[in-house]
Amino acid sequence: MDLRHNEIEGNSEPTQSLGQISHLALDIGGSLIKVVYFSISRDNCIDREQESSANDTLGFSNGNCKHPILQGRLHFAKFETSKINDCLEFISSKKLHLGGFQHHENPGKNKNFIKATGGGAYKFTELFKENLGIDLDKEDEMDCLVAGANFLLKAVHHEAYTYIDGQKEFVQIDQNDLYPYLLVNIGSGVSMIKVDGDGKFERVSGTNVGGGTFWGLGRLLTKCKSFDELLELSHQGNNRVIDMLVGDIYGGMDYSKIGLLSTTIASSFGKAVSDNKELEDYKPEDVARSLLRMISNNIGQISYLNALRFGLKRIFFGGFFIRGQPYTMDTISVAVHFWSKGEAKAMFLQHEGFLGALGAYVSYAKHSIDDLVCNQSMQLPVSASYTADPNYNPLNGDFNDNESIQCSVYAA
Ligand SMILES: Nc1ncnc2c1ncn2[C@@H]1O[C@H](COP(=O)(O)OP(=O)(O)OP(=O)(O)O)[C@@H](O)[C@H]1O
Ligand SMILES: CC(C)(CO)[C@@H](O)C(=O)NCCC(=O)O
Repeated sequence: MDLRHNEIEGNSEPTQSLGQISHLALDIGGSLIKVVYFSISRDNCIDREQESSANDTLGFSNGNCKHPILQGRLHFAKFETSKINDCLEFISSKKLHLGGFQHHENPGKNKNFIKATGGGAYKFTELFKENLGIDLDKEDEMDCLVAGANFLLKAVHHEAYTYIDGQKEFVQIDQNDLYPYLLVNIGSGVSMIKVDGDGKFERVSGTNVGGGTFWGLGRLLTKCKSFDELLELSHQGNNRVIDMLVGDIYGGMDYSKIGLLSTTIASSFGKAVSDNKELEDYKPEDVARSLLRMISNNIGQISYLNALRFGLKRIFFGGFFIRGQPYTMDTISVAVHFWSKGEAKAMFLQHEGFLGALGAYVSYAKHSIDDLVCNQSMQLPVSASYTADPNYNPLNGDFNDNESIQCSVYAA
């Protein structure tokens, strides 16, 4: 089972066992299913007056107490969409499907609705109903991506970062100066969205050359059995073996007149034309490296062109293609920097792959208090910062590649 499981938590001990589960949200994409759920800490009844002086936290208010905020943790998990049964089993074993809401109109029916987004929310409606007895309450995928990105950018202090020359640097986001920005979500395919505010956005472009292309072509060309294996291979490879560089064409020289260094790729996979070699003659790691570079570069360039179209200076990249991979982020950053002549900035998100699922999760807030099981309504944090478990350094941490990195969200 390909399960990654991570947590953002409220003011609770990292090792605490799961309390009551509430609010399961799903993003069922072409390649991966993303799951977000909130578990309420057992000791959660915090007085709002006391709490408000002690800050806003990630959690829910509970109508039964004076003005409490429920403390708890947000959990993240992902599954391959082709192994959707693993996901159903996971949800069922943890009883996560009981944490939805009931519609006002049919109180007698006692039907549970779970917020879900992505194409799979439509494709697998019946499967969820048959297996778990739940209805998927569908939220638009683009709405959710934007809501998830805005939520993270506003709520989590150490969320956005730049990746330049091998250095990961967190960026302080000024909430009053967040918009407009370009959101580039690199999933199986790529969506480019100009974001102007909460719920104010336009999908301005997209490309079918995305994460699915990397994994699909990579699998065929290298015979890799898993995405992680393909990434691992690409770390070890050298793209210059297959890519045709400017220097290969210009006898080792730069083409300075038009600003091209000899080391710039002139043509991805271009050497394979004249090398007179078969696929087997190339090392799979070199093929993987060229492929990763080709796709990252292309996405970086199209992103820049769209940022240019609308005069946007900041581009946030999300989606599970990124996977916190240094080489991927470096290629995208260099492409954006190169094409924009330093005018535009590429930024990445710590919870890159969970934008849609988080957007579906925050959409529970659209329901009135009475609609929600446990009589809860959403309290979105105004500002927050990560504090991690003692072993976690957010500057080094790769959220998506560790089984259980735990982070606490406290108000700044
Ligand atoms: N364990 C994994 N298995 C498969 N793909 C992975 C894995 N980890 C990262 N990826 C990459 O992430 C991509 C999917 O990203 P993401 O989950 O954001 O998109 P999606 O929601 O499945 O796609 P779409 O939004 O286009 O429907 C894959 O195409 C692949 O490049
Ligand atoms: C079709 C979606 C939105 C599904 O998530 C995504 O895969 C995508 O944005 N693909 C790119 C399609 C295009 O604009 O060419």
